[in-house]
Amino acid sequence: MDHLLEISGAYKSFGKKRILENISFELKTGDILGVFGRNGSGKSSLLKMIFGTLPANHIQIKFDSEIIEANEIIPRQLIGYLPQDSFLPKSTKVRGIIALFCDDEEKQNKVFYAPGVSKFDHLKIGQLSMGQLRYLETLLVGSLEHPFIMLDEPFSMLEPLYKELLKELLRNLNQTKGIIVTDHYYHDVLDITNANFLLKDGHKIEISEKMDLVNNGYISSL
Ligand SMILES: Nc1ncnc2c1ncn2[C@@H]1O[C@H](COP(=O)(O)OP(=O)(O)OP(=O)(O)O)[C@@H](O)[C@H]1O
Repeated sequence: MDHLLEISGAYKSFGKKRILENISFELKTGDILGVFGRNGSGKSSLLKMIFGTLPANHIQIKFDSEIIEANEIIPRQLIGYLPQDSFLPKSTKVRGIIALFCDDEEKQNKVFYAPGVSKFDHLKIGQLSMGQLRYLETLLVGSLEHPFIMLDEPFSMLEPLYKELLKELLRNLNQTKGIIVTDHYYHDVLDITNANFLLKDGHKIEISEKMDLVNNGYISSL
């Protein structure tokens, strides 16, 4: 079943510092939306406001045309979220985490048997390399049944082979989900997205081709 997520009028200030001004967009099942922006432009803040873990000055969220309070997003399991910082307990084994995260055997097997996981499934979380950890975390968030997922820097620290695996995973996941990805690895993001925007000076700028990233000062050249 297809779903529609509509975000409108997202505003955020920290004290007198205005971070986001009237950001609106929509995402439906099948979409992969890329969100770009220089350091400090408000990408993570926007995702946290949608997820309900950062209070917004204003935001309206609609799921399938129904207005949803941000604090309903987690309990109603509408959006899965990969935060920028690692969220898994370091002393637990990878196998244990997979069992904890995935509530049935089929879902567990999807993560266990995802390419590359057998290399580290016997280790503890704290023994993983940064790239292995990021890959595992994204697999776990992707295994959720939530109709939408938001991924904050999923490509960070990933070696090229894992990046390709992750892109393949996201290209499959969007058959049943809408996905938001924010990452500075813009080549990887642009490889998989069907729509993109840039946050600049608090505003949203549509990005339809790589050159728009140059023209709007996110990168200096192609
Ligand atoms: N809790 C906070 N209190 C005060 N200022 C904050 C807080 N969280 C974020 N900021 C500020 O808000 C701005 C946007 O931060 P945010 O983390 O959303 O940016 P970002 O685009 O995700 O950056 P990056 O690419 O570096 O991850 C930054 O100037 C940051 O310093």
